[in-house]
Amino acid sequence: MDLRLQDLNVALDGVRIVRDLTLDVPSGSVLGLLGPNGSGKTTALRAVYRALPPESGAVLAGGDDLWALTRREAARTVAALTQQHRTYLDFTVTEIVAMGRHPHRGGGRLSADERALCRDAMARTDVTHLADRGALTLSGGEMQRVLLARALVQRPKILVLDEPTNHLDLRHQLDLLALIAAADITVLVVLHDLNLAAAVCDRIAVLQDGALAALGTPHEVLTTGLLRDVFDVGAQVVPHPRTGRPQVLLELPETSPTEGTPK
Ligand SMILES: Nc1ncnc2c1ncn2[C@@H]1O[C@H](COP(=O)(O)OP(=O)(O)OP(=O)(O)O)[C@@H](O)[C@H]1O
Repeated sequence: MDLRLQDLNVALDGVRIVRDLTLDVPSGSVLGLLGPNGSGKTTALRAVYRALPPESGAVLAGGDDLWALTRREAARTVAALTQQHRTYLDFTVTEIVAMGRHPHRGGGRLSADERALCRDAMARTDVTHLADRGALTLSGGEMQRVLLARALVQRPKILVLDEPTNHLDLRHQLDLLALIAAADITVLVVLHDLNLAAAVCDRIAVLQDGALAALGTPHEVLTTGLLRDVFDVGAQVVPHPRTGRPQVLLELPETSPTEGTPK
């Protein structure tokens, strides 16, 4: 299902944070949302997963206004993996993952198919061994993977992820990105790691001060000029020797000989 952000404006306490943002995410593709701290990435995402209503404009899922759907319809359409983890108290991992089925059920016990779906999602996110552990005993990265499993069993048409690789070690970062790239799902993902974004995203959008600064393929967007102008960093961009995707080689800011010397 395709996702469209159309002339989206989002405000916080009367301050417009996201400005006139139009983005198309074709069905089954991965769009990466990048930008410096405070550029409005999380705020834009919150309008997509219905945590923050737009001031104006629309979020369209398969052409339907997401904000006009019932809560249950919306939860069957969009799942989110966010930075604000609700407190899961001492639910077990198995129970948290099963919560992903709530939008599809009237209540009662999970069916055999749903239990198999949960087991599969837990295997794919490498949390099977944590099944009986309480949420409060998990590390940040383990919790992140549990919440991804929960989002997967929700079987959404659209998956929205806010810095999903936070807390994850390298192996699990790559596993997570491979998983979302392979899933037959429309993905909008906020990432800070430019090289991971280049590796996994079909297209990249860059926000600056709440507005769209660039949009295109990783090749089109990740240029030395954009990294200088938007991110204020010096960098070389080279093709990955195997995939040809752009890789960003950052340059440390130059310091004078005395700067940076411990006193
Ligand atoms: N209640 C508020 N009133 C005014 N401005 C706010 C409010 N809450 C947040 N902001 C500001 O909105 C801007 C956008 O925040 P947002 O979290 O969307 O940025 P972000 O691009 O996700 O940043 P980061 O990369 O740091 O996660 C920030 O400058 C933030 O300080």
